Amino acid sequence: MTRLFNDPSDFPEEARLGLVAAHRDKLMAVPGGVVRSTRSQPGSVAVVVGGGSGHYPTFAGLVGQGLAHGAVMGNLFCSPSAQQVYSVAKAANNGGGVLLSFGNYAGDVLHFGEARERLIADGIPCEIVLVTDDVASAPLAEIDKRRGIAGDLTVFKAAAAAAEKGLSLEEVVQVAKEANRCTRSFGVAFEGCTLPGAADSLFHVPEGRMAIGLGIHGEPGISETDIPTADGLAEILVGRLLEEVPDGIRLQGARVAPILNGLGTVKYEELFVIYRKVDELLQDAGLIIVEPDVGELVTSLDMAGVSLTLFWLDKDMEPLWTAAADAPGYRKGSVTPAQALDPAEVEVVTQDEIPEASDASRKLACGVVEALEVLANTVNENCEMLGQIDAVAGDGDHGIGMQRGSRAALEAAKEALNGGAGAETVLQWAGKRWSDEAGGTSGAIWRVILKAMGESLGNEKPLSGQRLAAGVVNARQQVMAFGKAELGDKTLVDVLVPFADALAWEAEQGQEALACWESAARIASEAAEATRQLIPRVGRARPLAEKSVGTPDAGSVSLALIIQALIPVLKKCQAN
Ligand SMILES: Nc1ncnc2c1ncn2[C@@H]1O[C@H](COP(=O)(O)OP(=O)(O)O)[C@@H](O)[C@H]1O
Ligand SMILES: O=C(COP(=O)(O)O)[C@@H](O)CO
Repeated sequence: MTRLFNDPSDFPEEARLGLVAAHRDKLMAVPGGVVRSTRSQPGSVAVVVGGGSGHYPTFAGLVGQGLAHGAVMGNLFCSPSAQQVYSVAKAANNGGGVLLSFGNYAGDVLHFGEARERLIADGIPCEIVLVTDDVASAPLAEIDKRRGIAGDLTVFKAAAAAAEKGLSLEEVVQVAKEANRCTRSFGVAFEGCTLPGAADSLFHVPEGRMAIGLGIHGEPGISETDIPTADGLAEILVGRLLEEVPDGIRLQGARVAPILNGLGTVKYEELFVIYRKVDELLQDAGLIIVEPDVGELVTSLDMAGVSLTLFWLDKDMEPLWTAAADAPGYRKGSVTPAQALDPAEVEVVTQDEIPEASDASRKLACGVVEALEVLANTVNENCEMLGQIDAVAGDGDHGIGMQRGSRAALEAAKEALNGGAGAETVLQWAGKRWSDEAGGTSGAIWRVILKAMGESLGNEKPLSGQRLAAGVVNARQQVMAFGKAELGDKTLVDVLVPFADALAWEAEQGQEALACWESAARIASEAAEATRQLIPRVGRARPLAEKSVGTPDAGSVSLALIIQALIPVLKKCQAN
């Protein structure tokens, strides 16, 4: 149970500020996360890591000399936004390019990917290396689909040590990829974690049982067994990881760094009891153990669980693993203290200006704000139900994420409207703020939807059925190009495509905006219902595909509800 908080929605931000207050010699708060408060070598590569909050010391506790230069901090268990990534990367940049590294979750991939494009457009070389160490999240043949768990540490550590040595961005990327290739993890849990203010855990494991191979956000495990003894658990963990030794490694005499990680409420003494046996088993297998770590390195709030990571070392990788580091949540050897950085030297990203708009578009912008208000209310009313649907095979945060995002979007839209913005700008601001505040896959996708709608409505023209349909068609194209999901993958694309087609067809028949929308909305609701039978092929639900059959896709349901709820707003716009 997470017991101590103020307003639960302020929890991640207050934790970030407290962390910085406790470690001012190492960390500085910047919009979107933290960066080192010490000077780095000019011209060196900046290693920027990140993801959802709730995993301390990953990610922000791994910022410091010999480790990351910056960490982007999303909401609890939710990817940060592209804007946050961009902001932290700009602040962390030392002039040698930026490596973005994170744990291969759908929202992270979208947001970090978009930020990379923005950094490159600004002339900052930027590359991405995903961490994919969790052997339970996909078979070896689909290694690229695996998620990142405690292996984050080995990849970040190796990349950062390489950057510290002055290697080029290309070389640091090679090191990070090789570290990821040589890192494998496997985890178990005895009980789920509780988000601050939530009445219950994200998931439960039956008394006396242990879930095997589950994720670090409450994603259900792949199997269950009775809780073994500590030695029995060591055998399970070591046994699974020795089944999958990376190519090119001969067990006898191989060098390996084990990390026995506590996920939140397993005591250090329990970890040491397990580690005693892990150490024995690895030595029995002929391995040479190099600087092991036992402790909490990637947690999941108060989840009761343990994971074992093996980082297979060669002569090039070992010095990167053993190199000194000094971060709030990880220390090794002794670093030469670096000079403190003057906050004035750190680049801070500022807000956009509002472009000119016609009177007609400003009037339409009022309608857009009303629509966003209805959208936010609809999400609010259905928040719990959306969370329950998402919890069947995902992480249960779809309702909360949509709620946070749609509220923030409404605030931004009002600000833009008060500043004299037209429909396009209002939608653009709303989408950006949605993504910034909510992060997650849905945050990234809804930013694209609102931006695309805005592009078609523009800042000059009044509403028409054709422009509205063009906006939805544009949204469909951009969402598919951005998220790469196809029809049938069990995402909101399964609603957006038939809805856009129906709307475009109605508009071609010369129908008014409202009539078009009303009949296309029925098709959207049917399409959302039809996702029940689909097997997810992308996103958080993918590793648990079978569990998802029979339950509709959360993002499709929320989209269809929103489409329905907007009918009265269009009625009003048309009457005016
Ligand atoms: N590649 C994608 N393209 C479009 N929509 C997607 C994609 N991946 C997932 N989604 C949608 O996002 C929804 C989940 O959003 P969210 O709860 O924010 O996810 P997460 O917590 O995994 O980041 C899914 O139900 C699905 O409709
Ligand atoms: O949970 C994370 C992000 O999840 P998304 O599904 O991408 O929102 C990850 O950053 C680790 O917390």
